[in-house]
Amino acid sequence: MKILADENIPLLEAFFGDCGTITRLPGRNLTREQVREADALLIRSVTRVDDALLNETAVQFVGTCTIGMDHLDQRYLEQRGITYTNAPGCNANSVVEYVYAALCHLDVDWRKRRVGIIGCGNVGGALYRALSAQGVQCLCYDPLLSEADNPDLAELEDVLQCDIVSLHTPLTTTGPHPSRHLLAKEQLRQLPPGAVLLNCGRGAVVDNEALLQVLRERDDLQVVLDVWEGEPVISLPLLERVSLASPHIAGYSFDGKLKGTAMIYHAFCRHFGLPESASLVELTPPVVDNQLRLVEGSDWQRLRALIGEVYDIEDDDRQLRKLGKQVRHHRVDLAKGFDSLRKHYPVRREFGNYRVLGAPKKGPLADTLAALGFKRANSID
Ligand SMILES: NC(=O)c1ccc[n+]([C@@H]2O[C@H](COP(=O)([O-])OP(=O)(O)OC[C@H]3O[C@@H](n4cnc5c(N)ncnc54)[C@H](O)[C@@H]3O)[C@@H](O)[C@H]2O)c1
Ligand SMILES: O=C(O)[C@H](O)[C@H](O)COP(=O)(O)O
Repeated sequence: MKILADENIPLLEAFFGDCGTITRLPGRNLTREQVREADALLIRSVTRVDDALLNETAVQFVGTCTIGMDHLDQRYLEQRGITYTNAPGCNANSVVEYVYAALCHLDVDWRKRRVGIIGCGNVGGALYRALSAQGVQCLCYDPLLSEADNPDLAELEDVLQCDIVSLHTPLTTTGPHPSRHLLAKEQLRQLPPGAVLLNCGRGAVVDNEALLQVLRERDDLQVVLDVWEGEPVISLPLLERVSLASPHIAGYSFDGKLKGTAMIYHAFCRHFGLPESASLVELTPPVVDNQLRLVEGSDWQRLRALIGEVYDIEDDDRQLRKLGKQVRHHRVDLAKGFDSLRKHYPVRREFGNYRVLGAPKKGPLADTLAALGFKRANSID
């Protein structure tokens, strides 16, 4: 069995080492020549999989260790009878934690605001449930869901009136509800004064040129962009205008990435009728220093400090802005720099790995910590 894999898939050898011969290559520019002999192609979101890549190749299985599938030409894969799969929900927690970290960084206490969620599947749904558990009022726009799935569904224009609006749709260009440029100038102008807009779905769901124009007109909006139109060549003028910027790493918790590899491993073994010998639980390293202590202060100060200790989102922003400056001074290539930040992203563990010393047993802060996934630590733990 010949396996061709993106070099950025973690634990490749540990999961697939017994299944065949693995060749690792950078995913962004894979060629048909490189793919020709492979039986299985294991990728991430940066490999476009279509006729140009797979025509006259031996590939019979394509697994993307990601949630998003917009880089797969699904109709072509179906026509060719090539099995393909993604890893639904693998990094949903990671994205939800990114949203909290971003709001903490902006000093926006979500517990006192109305939150609009656009796209309410694995990621948006997890955010919705966690916010609802904290008593936060949410409005959700998802034309593919019904009231039975989500009692807080609303029209897009109403959701855009929320104080915080978070985008979690896939990128689609066809079908009854294409999401490309779902937020164009008209929609962006509807955001209320002082609103916070976050995009952690796909860059092109927001018209980036329109967003730049709106940010030039209004200085009251706070925009958080993890995903950008045209990645890895992002708009540097837009980078300067947004309040928090990152290089498409919302889903890059270590736990989420490993889960993505494991889900594709299961699908791969099923497809080729192989026994499963590797286990995610056994391969996931524990967090060594997993006890955190709440600082003194208000609930909000304690929460911000705690989340900041686990996830330093300010550093993500700093690194991307540093890259922007280097590009402007012609010292670095933007696309290479963007991919390099992603390739060398530091290990970030999810909140559920941590125990909080001194956490209250009851009350609003206890509810929030539980909804975020933190565990309480007894002083004897
Ligand atoms: N930034 C990151 O690191 C990161 C990480 C994970 C996922 N993502 C992106 O987030 C997307 C969503 O992930 P998910 O796991 O929730 O996917 P999902 O398929 O579980 O849910 C997506 C939801 O969006 C809804 N939707 C589709 N078109 C819509 C439209 N036009 N308007 C409103 N809602 C629409 C669907 O009905 C569905 O409920 C992924 O497709 C991926 O592109 C980004
Ligand atoms: O769709 C996803 O799962 C995320 O966008 C994922 O984090 C993308 O990461 P990449 O495949 O580009 O490394």
